[in-house]
Amino acid sequence: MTVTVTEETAPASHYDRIGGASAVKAAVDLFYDKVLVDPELAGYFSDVDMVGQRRHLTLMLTTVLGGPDEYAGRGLAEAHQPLNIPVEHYAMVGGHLVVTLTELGVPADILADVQTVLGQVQDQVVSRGNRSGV
Ligand code: HEM
Repeated sequence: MTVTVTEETAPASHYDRIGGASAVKAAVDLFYDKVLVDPELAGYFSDVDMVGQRRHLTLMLTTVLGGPDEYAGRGLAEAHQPLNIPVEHYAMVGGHLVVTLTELGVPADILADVQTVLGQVQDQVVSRGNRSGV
């Protein structure tokens, strides 16, 4: 028997399960309101234009949800090491993301995977000089 992988049989990515691009856009709006009004975090984005800010949050969400990898810009380390981000600020952004997704009713298994990805990319984003134990 030949098994054909179709949209029905292929496991849906988290990105698809939460509703794809339109759901990510809704999540970005909510996430934006949290990150950019957080006095500890807003400063990172003060010199970044509005379009750049939304683009950042969309890329971040798409990455952690395993969405389509259409990004062809700078690598995560290259983009973030000059920003000197301490681990505490990384954790705060991750916290805002998890709260955003929880408020939008994203299922627990997806949230668990989001937290795994946040752990995996942390070393690229957090400043090499700010890592505990390094
Ligand atoms: C999972 C974690 C993260 C991912 C996947 C991510 C993704 C990205 C990407 C792909 C870029 C490059 C954009 C470009 O070159 O055009 C970028 C830039 C940037 N990131 Fe992140 N980021 C993460 C965490 C953070 C955190 C924790 C902060 C601040 C506390 C931050 C602040 C910035 C800023 C200020 C820029 C430059 C913005 C711009 O030029 O658009 N990022 N990020």
